[in-house]
Formats: sequence, C-alpha cells, structure tokens
Amino acid sequence: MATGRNHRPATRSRGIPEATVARLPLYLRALTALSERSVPTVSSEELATAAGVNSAKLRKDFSYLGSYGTRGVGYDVEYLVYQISRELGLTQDWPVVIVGIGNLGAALANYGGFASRGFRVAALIDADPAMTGRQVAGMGVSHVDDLEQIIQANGVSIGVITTPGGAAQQVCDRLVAAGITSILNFAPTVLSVPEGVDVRKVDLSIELQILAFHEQRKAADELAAGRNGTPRVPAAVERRAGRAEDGPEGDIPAVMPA
Ligand SMILES: NC(=O)c1ccc[n+]([C@@H]2O[C@H](COP(=O)([O-])OP(=O)(O)OC[C@H]3O[C@@H](n4cnc5c(N)ncnc54)[C@H](O)[C@@H]3O)[C@@H](O)[C@H]2O)c1
Repeated sequence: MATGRNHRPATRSRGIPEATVARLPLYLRALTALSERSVPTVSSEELATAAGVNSAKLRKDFSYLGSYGTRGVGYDVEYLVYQISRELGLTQDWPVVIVGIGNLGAALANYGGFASRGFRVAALIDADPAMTGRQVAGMGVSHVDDLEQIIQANGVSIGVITTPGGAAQQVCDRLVAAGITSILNFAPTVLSVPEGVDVRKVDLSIELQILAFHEQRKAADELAAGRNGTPRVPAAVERRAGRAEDGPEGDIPAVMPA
C-alpha cells in the first residue's frame, strides 16, 4: 500500500531486486498466517495465491534467498518465515519514533501490530506543549524540543511522520540531522532527503483512487459485455459529477499532491 521514493539503486548490494524486497513482506504475512495454523509446508502455488502474487515470480523471488523448496513437498513454512525475517532485518528490534501525535499518530501508536513484527515504538513526539506528558498507548508524549536527544538515547533509525504537511519537511530535516536514515511519511508532502536516507510514503487516498479506477473499468467492461440493458454510470462518477455542479471545492483532485 505504500508508494515511495527510494534513494537506493534498483538492486540491493546483495543482489536482491527492490521489487523482490517489496514482495517479501507479502510472503511473510501469508507465511505467518500459515505458521499460526501450524501448517508445516506450503506449495509455491498455494503461497502465491495467499500472497496475491504470481507463482513463477514467487519462485524467482525465493531463488534470490537461496530457497528452492522440495519437489512434491513445497517450502518449509517455519524456515521461510525465518529466512524472510532475517532478510528484512526483522530478527532484530527496531526502535521507532512517531512525530505528530494527533488522530493518525495516536492510532499508529495504539496499533499492536508493530511490536509483534519487531518495531518497538520508543517515543511519541509532538510540538504542542499541551500534549507533553499526556499518555497515549501507555506512553508519555515527549516535546519536539527533545527530539534529537530521544533519538540518540534510544538508537532510533526509523522515524514516522504524522504531522500536518506544512511541518513535515522541517521534522524530516531534524530527524535526519539526528541520525535517522529511514522515514515513513504519512504527511501529504514530498520530502527531500540526502543520499542514503530511505523514504516510504503512505497515502491512503492514492490507494482509493486506484480502486476507483478499477471500479470504473469494471463498470465499463460490464457495459461493453452488454449484460446491462441500460448504461450504468458508476455511483462514484455520478457523485463526482453532482459535486462538480455544486462547485470545484467539493471535487476530489485527480492527482493528490504527494
Ligand atoms: N497518508 C495517509 O493516508 C493519511 C491519512 C490520514 C492523515 N494523513 C496525514 O497525516 C497527518 C496527520 O493527520 P491527523 O489527522 O493525525 O492530524 P492532527 O492535526 O490530528 O495531528 C497532527 C499533530 O501533529 C502535531 N504537530 C504539528 N506540527 C508539528 C511539529 N513541527 N513537530 C511535531 N508535531 C507537530 C500537532 O500538534 C498534532 O498533534 C496529516 O498530514 C494528514 O494529512 C495521511
């Protein structure tokens, strides 16, 4: 679901293409579900279906890990979980800071899935003095004045930005100056960072726009197949057209500012 700019070359130094790296979390999620059900082995076809990936691509991806499976048996689930976790660096604990503890920052802080995947929320940071010391997800919120000290004291290398767009670049600059080399950005801002800093951008509205595109295509296909007597205009298109008549302020921009 993340769209991102990556400042690394398309192939990592150990020869694993970035596209493969981007699919490893999908395999890991499917494998973790199998592991929780105590499933010992899985075929490439089953795993590919569970991960939503083509099975030939999956086999190619696993060949980069040196994992080829056993003919007629498939892949050992536990071993693959270990291999992928190791490849993704998840066998170690990653302290994370979240900057901007409003609606989204607090929701992320309360999300239990980070800790179970090896990401420990080390600190919650906000610029609003009224937030300082307030308990969110069982942690006291720290003031942004202490950002550098917190990052250094906790050896943090991943920062999550959930501030308003206008504050994001400044927060990013401070995170980078304090030693952060990976940033997950939720703010609607394109961040500029020096070489060697990775930025992943999450934008749920882009995901919704992609779904809207597919919805529109499905409706058009339905129409072309002649299954419908009357031309069907997708509900979303109808609503947008209605809003456009009311004035441009209600309309959704075709491209979200990144
Ligand atoms: N990517 C997505 O899909 C997605 C979804 C929802 C919201 N967002 C974005 O996430 C951001 C947060 O949204 P929200 O609804 O939680 O907003 P919010 O107003 O509830 O929270 C923002 C918080 O950031 C703090 N803040 C402001 N400037 C700061 C600074 N310089 N340093 C530290 N903290 C600072 C504020 O005090 C506030 O607590 C917005 O940029 C919003 O557009 C993105």
